[in-house]
Amino acid sequence: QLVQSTFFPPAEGVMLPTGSFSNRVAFITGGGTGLGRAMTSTLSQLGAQCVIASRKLDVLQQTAEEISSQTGNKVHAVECDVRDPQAVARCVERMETLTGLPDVIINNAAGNFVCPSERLSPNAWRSITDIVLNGTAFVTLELGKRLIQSRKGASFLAITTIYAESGSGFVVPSASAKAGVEALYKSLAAEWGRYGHRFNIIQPGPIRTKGAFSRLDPTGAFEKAMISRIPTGRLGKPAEIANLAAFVSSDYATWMSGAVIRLDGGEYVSMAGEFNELRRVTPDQWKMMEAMIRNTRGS
Ligand SMILES: CCCCCCCCCCC/C=C\C=C\C(=O)SCCNC(=O)CCNC(=O)[C@H](O)C(C)(C)COP(=O)(O)OP(=O)(O)OC[C@H]1O[C@@H](n2cnc3c(N)ncnc32)[C@H](O)[C@@H]1OP(=O)(O)O
Ligand SMILES: NC(=O)C1=CN([C@@H]2O[C@H](COP(=O)(O)OP(=O)(O)OC[C@H]3O[C@@H](n4cnc5c(N)ncnc54)[C@H](OP(=O)(O)O)[C@@H]3O)[C@@H](O)[C@H]2O)C=CC1
Repeated sequence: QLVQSTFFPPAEGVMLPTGSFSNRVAFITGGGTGLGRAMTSTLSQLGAQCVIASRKLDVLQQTAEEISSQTGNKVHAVECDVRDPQAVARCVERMETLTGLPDVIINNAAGNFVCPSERLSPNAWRSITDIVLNGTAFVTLELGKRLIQSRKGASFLAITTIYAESGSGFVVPSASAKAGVEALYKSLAAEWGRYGHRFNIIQPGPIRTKGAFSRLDPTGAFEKAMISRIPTGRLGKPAEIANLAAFVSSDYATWMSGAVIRLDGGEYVSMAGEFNELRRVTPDQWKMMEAMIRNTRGS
């Protein structure tokens, strides 16, 4: 952490009023771990009945039990590989039986690893883009069609990343797929408002989770450099994403659709600004530089 992080302590308590999601059903892909688990916990604390889905049923079941025992609200675990449209259809059928169709859908499941692009096999490319882009599309289309048929409105949220906008070397399948997810959600925000559906996107900056850090910085060698470029001087916390996701998915945000919200401690703009490296210039160096600039005559 950098010194300035003391100005920006994370508030990790649940932000919305108790009961904000009473009588609501939330479906969260990848809800067993990391940010998905944090979002599930927050929505459950706010009264939602949650359904979490991913490949590892044992992980989901453990998370579901831990969260429901803390909140008193049911969390259902449903096995689903989002790459398989038939598995997605079965998962949604199971959810309809358990809870009915959801009011809140969070497409959070993802796969990623750092790799020079020249080392990627076709299957490596397929593996990431299938989880991130096709998985999000299969879940969104399956639920969207059923919600439209039932004339039920819903809030859809996708978790992308700050480099969905800029692109990034070494995570090219993820960058490409996340950019596709953003295009999908912005497009559907325009098309499906008429059915009562909202579509929004959260782009998190770096937040320590085992899933992300073990695949993106396996040796831990890059963490210090990463924190040094974040103006607020620290990593994000899962609860900060969870509070934002709860707000975006809540009745306090019914006028929000097609929004792309970056929550990254300022990392994106810090990396983008051409002159931001001038942060390193000391006051004495500025005196000298200013004098040189002022003494310049003509062009
Ligand atoms: C300046 C540097 C700063 C560093 C900062 C670090 C911290 C940064 C934080 C910011 C993060 C920003 C964005 C994060 C986005 C995320 O999405 S994080 C979430 C990550 N979570 C996961 O990935 C969880 C799920 N992942 C998985 O299950 C697996 O990792 C996988 C591979 C995605 C899928 O598993 P599976 O289906 O079992 O696939 P496999 O059969 O194992 O593999 C499929 C093909 O892919 C090839 N492969 C696998 N791993 C690698 C690798 N490391 N390098 C190259 N290729 C790989 C594998 O060989 C298969 O291909 P072939 O059949 O051709 O061999
Ligand atoms: N942590 C960070 O710094 C950042 C994270 N993000 C995004 O946040 C989200 C959560 O990531 P994070 O919590 O860090 O990482 P995790 O690895 O903990 O979360 C990924 C989840 O996706 C699930 N998943 C993976 N493949 C599939 C599949 N084929 N079908 C269904 N579920 C699948 C995993 O469960 P299982 O293995 O059981 O299938 C896991 O629960 C992702 O969208 C990620 O891109 C974005 C920017 C920064």
